Amino acid sequence: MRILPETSRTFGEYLLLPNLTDETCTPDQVDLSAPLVRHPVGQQSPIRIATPMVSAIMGAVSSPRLAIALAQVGGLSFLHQNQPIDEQAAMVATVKRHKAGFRHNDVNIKPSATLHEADLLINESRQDVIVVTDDGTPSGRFLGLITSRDYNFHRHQPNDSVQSRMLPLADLVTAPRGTSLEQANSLLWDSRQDVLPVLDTTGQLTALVQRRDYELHEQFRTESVDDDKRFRVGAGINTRDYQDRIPALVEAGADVLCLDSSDGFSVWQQRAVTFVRERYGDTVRIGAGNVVDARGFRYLADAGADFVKVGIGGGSICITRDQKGIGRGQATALAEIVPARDAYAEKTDMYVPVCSDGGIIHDSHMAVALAFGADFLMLGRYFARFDESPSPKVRGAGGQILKEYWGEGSARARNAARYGQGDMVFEEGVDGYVNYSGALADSVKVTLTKLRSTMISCGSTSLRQFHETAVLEAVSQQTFVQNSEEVDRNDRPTVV
Ligand SMILES: NC(=O)C1=CN([C@@H]2O[C@H](COP(=O)(O)OP(=O)(O)OC[C@H]3O[C@@H](n4cnc5c(N)ncnc54)[C@H](O)[C@@H]3O)[C@@H](O)[C@H]2O)C=CC1
Ligand SMILES: O=c1[nH]c(=O)c2[nH+]cn([C@@H]3O[C@H](COP(=O)(O)O)[C@@H](O)[C@H]3O)c2[nH]1
Ligand SMILES: [K+]
Repeated sequence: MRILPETSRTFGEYLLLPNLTDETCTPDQVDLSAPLVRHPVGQQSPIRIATPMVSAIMGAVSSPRLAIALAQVGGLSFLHQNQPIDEQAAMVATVKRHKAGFRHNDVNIKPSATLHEADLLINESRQDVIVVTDDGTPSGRFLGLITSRDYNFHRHQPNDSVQSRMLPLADLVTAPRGTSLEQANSLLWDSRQDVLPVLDTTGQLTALVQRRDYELHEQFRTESVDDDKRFRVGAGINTRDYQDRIPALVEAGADVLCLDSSDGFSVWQQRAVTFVRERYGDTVRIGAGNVVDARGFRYLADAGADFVKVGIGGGSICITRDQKGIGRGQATALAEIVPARDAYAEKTDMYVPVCSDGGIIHDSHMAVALAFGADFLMLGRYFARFDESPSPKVRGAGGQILKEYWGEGSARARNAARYGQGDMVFEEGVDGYVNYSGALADSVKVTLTKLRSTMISCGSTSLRQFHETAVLEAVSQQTFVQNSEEVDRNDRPTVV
């Protein structure tokens, strides 16, 4: 037995001190891009992300819809692996069908269908627009578009046909295949359409360009895309069925894999990484984890992991610390692992990025985690709150809108087999709610603006510089109490 001398600490116990801000240090100069996978020191990582945020490998968080929304703003999703292999592979394939700015058409209806059926389909698929084809399949002849703005059940009968309200092809401005995103945007403005169909020479629909997608492209200009401009997407795997799951995910086009476990310091993970290296060399990328100390980091880096994920028990839905007595304050875990990463790079000439997973409660904690040296962050609660996450939106007792959010170790996730428990004997996660927060892109924009402001105060225009120069200090609990002690918050004013 060994007792470590220090108390482990979490993000909320630290604040940053400013460094000198000079005239070159302005928000437009801040580069938040991060390496996703291992690379020789001094070279670029073969996969970089412009926004150092990835979504958690969780059923309540990562879906194709969220993956596209997150890739659009420069991050990356990891689709969850607590589902049959073919279903997860189909999710990966769904994301890979979409090119940045050019949506693949995957929701179709026949012209003879009713408006009621169209309405159900629009709500169910959560799409703004659905495509009318002669036989109602994606390969059918393209006839027109229908959106929720084309009908209103006060004016139109639910039994009226789609044909009676659709925008027919003859009235639509279309673009030929090969049209650039800039050209497509001009056509959208000239035609005053919200959606531009892109057709091949035979009149077959190949893609849709939506006004909102172009606006996001203009705002962020940093989509996570592969060489074919398809959105990048990651996929979780486990240490049991990886020999079957990995080939299916690779075949479906996954850009990067990640072992999903509360405890990565195991021979099971070493074997899974070795399987990838032996079968695919460096053409398939795989992260491993989670670990909380330098021993765990080195073990996985030596095994060949492409990045190492850090964090046990710090997640918002985590009860692993209560249930198993295992975990570590996330700040302390990073404070030990980041120097181990840098020493590993020095010794082996190979930089293995570190992902900080879980425990981000406020946006300021992202700045603290990155200041501690994390290359990028994995977030569950943060993304679960958005429109694009797969979980249901519900109304709370006080009337507020909530989204359901549950841990992968909760009974709801039905992960029992992986615990070797047969019927689940104990739970390791919470099944709860988070506040609904609208569209992902809107919140990410605010978060990134805050992050840039922090970095400017700390005199940094890149994450690498931030890692090297940030000055952190542990603060007393009183420091945070001080801010709120004497003034009553005016959060919910009541008119009297
Ligand atoms: N980051 C965190 O603090 C936590 C995360 N979670 C999440 O819950 C889910 C379940 O995580 P875990 O319980 O760690 O699942 P896991 O499947 O990685 O591990 C469960 C148990 O199975 C054993 N095991 C794994 N592969 C094996 C193999 N091939 N043969 C024999 N035994 C094997 C492990 O040693 C462990 O005892 C994951 O999604 C994880 O991310 C759960 C708790 C805490
Ligand atoms: O103790 C746990 N029980 C669970 O059921 C569970 N599910 C997920 N996770 C981990 O929490 C991370 C997300 O954390 P946040 O919501 O704080 O971003 C995730 O990325 C995981 O590392 C769990 N931890
Ligand atoms: K272990």
